[in-house]
Amino acid sequence: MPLQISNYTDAILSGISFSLEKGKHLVILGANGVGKSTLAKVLCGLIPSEAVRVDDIIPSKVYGEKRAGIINYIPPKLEIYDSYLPVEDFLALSHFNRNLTIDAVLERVGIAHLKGKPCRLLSSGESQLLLTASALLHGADYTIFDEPTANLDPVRMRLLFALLKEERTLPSKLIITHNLDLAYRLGFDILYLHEGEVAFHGRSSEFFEQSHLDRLYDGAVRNIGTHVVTAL
Ligand SMILES: Nc1ncnc2c1ncn2[C@@H]1O[C@H](COP(=O)(O)OP(=O)(O)OP(=O)(O)O)[C@@H](O)[C@H]1O
Repeated sequence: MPLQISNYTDAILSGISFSLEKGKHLVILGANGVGKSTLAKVLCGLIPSEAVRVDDIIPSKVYGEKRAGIINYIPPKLEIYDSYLPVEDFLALSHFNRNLTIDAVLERVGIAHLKGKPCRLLSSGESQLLLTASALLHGADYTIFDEPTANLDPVRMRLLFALLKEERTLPSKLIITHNLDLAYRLGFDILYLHEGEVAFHGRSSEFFEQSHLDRLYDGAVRNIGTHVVTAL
């Protein structure tokens, strides 16, 4: 059951069309303010649109567990109605995948020691790991991670990379990021937005060719073989 968006246009995005088969992953790239988060919200139904379908279902028109199983958006920052909620109670709200336990997932993302702590006391990096834990417990067919590594130290960044790279972590992952090395090392297909349109959708190896990077990033990005780095 593919995720499809057909000719979607609003004030920011223009004529967006692409599809993603279940089991495939995608990295979404593009400059600040180009519309990546807006696209994510359209795909998951937070901005309702009939241009989006998963199979024949329009995500914004289904509710409850049915919707939870289809698509999940993980925002860059933790925003909850009751910030006094302890970590484990917050995670219980998104515990749809009964094959996993909250304890196992907390262990996996390296925050088992935070289990009883109120969410409001978490640091920005800890909050981000908590959101990742919630994505695993949720276990939707399609999970959109919006800047999942923005606040992480190098050790946690590597942990999250391994988790995102692991094919079986979640059926399909869509990852919005400005970290081009993360995008390169993941090796997933790339969707690149420019001026609200899909300017590239294809293989990672093609996207990260130096001549292509030079055209997109004005010499600011170097492919050094094993990694992609910013030339400061
Ligand atoms: N609620 C809103 N009301 C008005 N404008 C908005 C709203 N949300 C986003 N925008 C504008 O829409 C454009 C796209 O924003 P969006 O957050 O989708 O970009 P982005 O590609 O995710 O950016 P970044 O990489 O900086 O996070 C921006 O110009 C932003 O200012």
